[in-house]
Amino acid sequence: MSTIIYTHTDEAPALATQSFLPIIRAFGKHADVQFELADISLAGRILAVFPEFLQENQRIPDALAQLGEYVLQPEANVIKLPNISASMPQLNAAISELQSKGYAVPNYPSNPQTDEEKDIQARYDRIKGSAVNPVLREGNSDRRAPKAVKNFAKKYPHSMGAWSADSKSHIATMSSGDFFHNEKSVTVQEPTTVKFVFTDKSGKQSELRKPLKLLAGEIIDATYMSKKALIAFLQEQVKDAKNQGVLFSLHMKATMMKVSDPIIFGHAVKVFFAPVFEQFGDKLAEIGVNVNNGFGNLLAGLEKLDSETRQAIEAKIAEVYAQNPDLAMVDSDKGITNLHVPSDVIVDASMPAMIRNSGRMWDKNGKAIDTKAVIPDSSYAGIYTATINFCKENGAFDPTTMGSVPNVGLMAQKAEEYGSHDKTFEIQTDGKVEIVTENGTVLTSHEVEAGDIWRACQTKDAPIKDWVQLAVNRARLSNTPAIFWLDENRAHDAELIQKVKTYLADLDTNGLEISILAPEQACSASLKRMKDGLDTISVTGNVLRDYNTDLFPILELGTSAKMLSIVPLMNGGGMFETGAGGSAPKHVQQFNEENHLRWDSLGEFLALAVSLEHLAQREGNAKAQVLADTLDAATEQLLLNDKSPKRKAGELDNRGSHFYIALYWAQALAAQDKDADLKATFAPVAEKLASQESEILAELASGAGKAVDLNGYYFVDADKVAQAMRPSAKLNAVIDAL
Ligand SMILES: NC(=O)C1=CN([C@@H]2O[C@H](COP(=O)(O)OP(=O)(O)OC[C@H]3O[C@@H](n4cnc5c(N)ncnc54)[C@H](OP(=O)(O)O)[C@@H]3O)[C@@H](O)[C@H]2O)C=CC1
Ligand SMILES: O=C(O)CCC(=O)C(=O)O
Ligand SMILES: [Mg+2]
Repeated sequence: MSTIIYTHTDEAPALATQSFLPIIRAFGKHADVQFELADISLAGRILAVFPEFLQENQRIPDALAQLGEYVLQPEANVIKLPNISASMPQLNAAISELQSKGYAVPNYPSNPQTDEEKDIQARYDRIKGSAVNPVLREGNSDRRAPKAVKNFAKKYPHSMGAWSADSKSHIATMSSGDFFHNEKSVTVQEPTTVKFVFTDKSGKQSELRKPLKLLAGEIIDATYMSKKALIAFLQEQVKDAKNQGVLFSLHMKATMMKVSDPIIFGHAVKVFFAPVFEQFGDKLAEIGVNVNNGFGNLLAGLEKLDSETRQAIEAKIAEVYAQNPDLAMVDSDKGITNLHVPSDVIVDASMPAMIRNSGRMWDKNGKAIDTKAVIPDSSYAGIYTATINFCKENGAFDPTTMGSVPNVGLMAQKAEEYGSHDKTFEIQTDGKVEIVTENGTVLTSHEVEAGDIWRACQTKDAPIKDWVQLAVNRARLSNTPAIFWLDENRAHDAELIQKVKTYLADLDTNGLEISILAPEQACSASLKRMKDGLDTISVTGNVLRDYNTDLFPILELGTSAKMLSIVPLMNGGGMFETGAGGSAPKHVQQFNEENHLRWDSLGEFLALAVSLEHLAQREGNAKAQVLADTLDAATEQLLLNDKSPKRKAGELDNRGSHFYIALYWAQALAAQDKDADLKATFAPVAEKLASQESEILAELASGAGKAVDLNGYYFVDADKVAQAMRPSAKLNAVIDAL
């Protein structure tokens, strides 16, 4: 038996897994392939790291730690579904839910005093935010829309909001004092250990963290966001949004940049609601309000106050709402704004959604309105400026004719900013931060002020070399021009460009079109080609990997869930991510309310096929190759027949699409002649599924429209989910008999 690890995650993908996994286990068995489930859900990760708080029978192994080791092995083969990268409000909600179910995990200590509390906080901080992907991503990223998917989008285009030249929507970003403008970068030639030294105004020195080992050839950067510059910028933007009559909308990545971005988010809340904090700041501090966790944290805190104070604060909030520009809303029916919870509006998915919607976000009445999208740091904001300007000039893109922008992204070994939260600090007093080698050489030095956010960021040499190779391979295999999105005027990129040039010179690039352009220019060039129906590979660092693999797929395909997302692991294994998006909380809400799961598992189908193919090639398993090929054929069939989930209850949903993939897969296995055993096994399966199609669909849809109780959100009742996700006795009978 060969093994593929399938991940149990959260929210919509975790629900889908309960329907899909039994099917793939039944099919895989006949090619000697088994699927092992690894629990990396938020709740599972909490339980795994607090065994001493739990009863014996409640303890579970630390699957994430095990997978972190496993991905370094050449035999690794992992199918990774999206998981929750928890903001503080989500982490607290998951903790309460576990406690309410008799799991005595500790509370999150927001102000730890004892060593024990500090240890608990440190353990939770390792669970918080984007804590799974960086551990597993021991390779760079190859994300693209497979041909069948692209063809489907051309044939059945998704809706695209129109754009006009007089749209007032725009991006607001800083022109000085931010991470981009303050960056310094050095490549170390020899291995060294560096210290992070802070010197205050009296000359007293301390270290911001424990020393860090750097390898030969590693790039280390340092930069900071000036608090004063940030606040001045935010104040200006609030005023300007009001003057222009557009919505104020903040777009951050507080989940992945889990130290810097919640602080920036907090400043935005404090600036927007400044009169509230001026008058009641002390009272709010007394009750422990921390708006780095969003304005929702303040609202929840009000309950702790006497009714008179509470009413006074509420009146002040109402005044602010009346005076300020309107805020973009996450849920206008429930009054939830963009500033409520830092994980509700995540820049990678939210910006392209806004661009698809004619550059508009929703106001408090649920009306789509032109918007000021505030992205404080200017390192990457330019790509959205370029896209919005392009749409203003050229109108919306046309999915039936537009080309594609696949991505090759540098991300292995926590490359670039997405590995920097353990090196990010909110500075306590005015002074100087220096990165100093063991021989006393000062690599970078920054004068900082209290409240500034200073961060360092590492990028190792081996992943860079691997990334350049991957880019050349993809350019060659797909015969497509590739652009490295790097800015020679940015300190970090200038170091990276030198390496890219060196490694490109070592490779055969004969006949390939490879260029290097700053992100904004690279984006404009790619958009122009895309409009003309041409493809261009974007070769980017980690952050633009994240942004581009939502931006282009959402414009091209309507969602990034339909992407092939491969991580060729540097030690020879393979990780296959399912799509390029997240865990779709809105889909769970709909499922709970009306038993309809609109989650599209196309990403899972695509990932499974490449995972089986990888296994077939590594282990010489010819049957697995047949499974892979027939699954691809089935997926194409599914697209051609438009059997993907629809949006409304009563229509085909996730479970129905799983029925069709099983049917088409069995039919393709029955039709092939490479493997007689598989043909013989699956021919009757195909027949049984086809002959019972209407009864199975009726059973699957029998609960549509009614609420479903899964007894929880983060830690649902496994039996209830299994029942809800496998409601067709007829389908189950065929699958379970395999
Ligand atoms: N790889 C990973 O592990 C990732 C995890 N995340 C995490 O996911 C959570 C949600 O993130 P968010 O930014 O809201 O982005 P999501 O990608 O989860 O959702 C945005 C929207 O995209 C659409 N969508 C996404 N996936 C699918 C799918 N499979 N089928 C159909 N539609 C889909 C849905 O649109 P509609 O509602 O219109 O149907 C959805 O509401 C967060 O906790 C985040 O940290 C985010 C990105 C990657
Ligand atoms: O890890 C995360 O929080 C999100 C990952 C993500 O958005 C991506 O890889 O595209
Ligand atoms: Mg992303």
